[in-house]
Order: sequence, then structure tokens, then C-alpha cells
Amino acid sequence: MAFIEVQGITKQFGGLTAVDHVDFEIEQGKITAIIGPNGAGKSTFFNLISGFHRPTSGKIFFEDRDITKTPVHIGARLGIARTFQTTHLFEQSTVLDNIIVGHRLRTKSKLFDAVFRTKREKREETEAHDRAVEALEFVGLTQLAHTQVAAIPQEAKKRVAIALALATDPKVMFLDEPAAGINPEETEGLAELMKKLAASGITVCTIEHKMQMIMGLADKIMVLNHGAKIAEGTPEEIVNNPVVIEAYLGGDSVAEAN
Ligand SMILES: Nc1ncnc2c1ncn2[C@@H]1O[C@H](COP(=O)(O)OP(=O)(O)OP(=O)(O)O)[C@@H](O)[C@H]1O
Repeated sequence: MAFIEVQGITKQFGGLTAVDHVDFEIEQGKITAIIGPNGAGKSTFFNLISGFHRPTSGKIFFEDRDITKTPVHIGARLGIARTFQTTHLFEQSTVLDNIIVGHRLRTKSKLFDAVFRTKREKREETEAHDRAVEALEFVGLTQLAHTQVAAIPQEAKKRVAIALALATDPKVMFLDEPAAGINPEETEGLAELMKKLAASGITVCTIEHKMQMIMGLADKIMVLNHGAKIAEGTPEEIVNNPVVIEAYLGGDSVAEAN
């Protein structure tokens, strides 16, 4: 069985089928991208595999384990992480504190430990700090560790969002439009960071609208349209697929999209 295997996943919101019987496999250590027009079901699919939505039907397996009904916090312990929009950061706190808090929310100390400052609590605090420092170094933000998030550029906030996920020591990371709202040069830098994540053994799965970035980055692409999978393959296969060109890239506008 594949590292992550999605079988016939469907999500309905009332009468609307947002994701429609999608079968998909994600390979370990690779970069997988999910693309498709607005409203195609990308975010919903993402929320299904990262545990934020329960599917209406279908199954999801992670390392041979059925995680279809696994709550997010258990998924996090199994090694599944996802990034959120940068609006989820605490603007008035430092970059480092944002990562530490993110890490602490996922570690195990109970209220008892926190109140009585048990050894476990202290050990976890040190661990959280060390992991945060490591994660910041990985994403290239060591110099901004003690700067308030409110004062750092948008591109650095994108890196903080990735560091937050990285601090939980994930096996797979789901990135929700990591390059939205930044310039081409910065986009290139983030693409490099995604390659670095994959090279370090973390499986990367991303939703991205920037076609040029995805074409040079992804090992495999899945295209959704109206909730259904209409194609999957290498970037080259996708860009030459007539069904994709018609549905997603819009007929003659391929050159423009590239
Ligand atoms: N919580 C929800 N309740 C009801 N309908 C929803 C919900 N979430 C998504 N939808 C609908 O499901 C469909 C797929 O939406 P989704 O956000 O997954 O698409 P998307 O491909 O991520 O779009 P975009 O690129 O615009 O972010 C849309 O018609 C959307 O309105």
C-alpha cells in the first residue's frame, strides 16, 4: 500500500458534492501538488486527508493505518502536519514564541504538570524551545527569531507557518497555497524550501495556484475539477493533457498560464 492512500473519498455539503469519489496515492518523500480551478474541491480534499473534515464516504490510509476517522490531534502525533494561512499567527508575539506555542499545543503535559511545574513539564518546555530553534534555522529565519511577527515581511510569515508545522516533527506536511501573495523571487525561495523539506525526508503535499512554480517543483500533480479527479501525472503529462487544458488552463491560454 502507498504511504498515503485515498480510496473513493467523497464529501458532500448538503446537496453539493465538493469532492467526488477521488482515488489518490501520495508517495513518501515526494512533492505532490493538487491543482484545479476555483471551487474545484482542493481545500476540501486537503481538509479530508489532513483530518479536518470527515468524509461522507471513502477511506484514507496513512502508512497502512485507516485514518479516515482519526481526529486531527491524533493525526498530528502520527506525523501529519498542515500549515494554515498566515492570519493564524500571533502578530504581537515573537517569531520564536509563535513556534514554541504551536509546539506546546501539541505536546502532552496536562494542566497538573503545568501548575506544579513537574519535571515532565520542564523537559517538554526545553524540548519545545529546542525544536523551535531548529525549525527556524531550517526555514532560514534564525535572525528574525526575536522579532515580532507583526514586523516581518509576508514572505517570512509564510516561512513561520512552515516552521510551525515543522516543529511537530511531521512525516508529511500539507501546505495550503504556500506562495499566495508573494512576488516571483520570493516564490522561488519558497519552492527551494519545499525541495529542502522533501530532501530531508518529509513528504510534501501542496495546493498551489502558481502553475510555473508547480511545474518546476512537483513530482506528481492531481487535477480536480468540480470535485472529481480529471487527471494525475508528472508536470509534463499534466501540461500536455487535453482534458486539463480544456478544463483548467482554458483552451488556448496554456502559454499564458506557463
Ligand atoms: N464548509 C463548507 N460548507 C458548504 N460548502 C462548502 C464548504 N467548504 C467548501 N464548500 C463548497 O465546496 C466546493 C469546493 O470548495 P473548495 O474550497 O474545496 O474548492 P477549492 O478548489 O479549494 O477552491 P479555491 O481555489 O477557490 O480555494 C465549493 O463549491 C465550495 O463552495
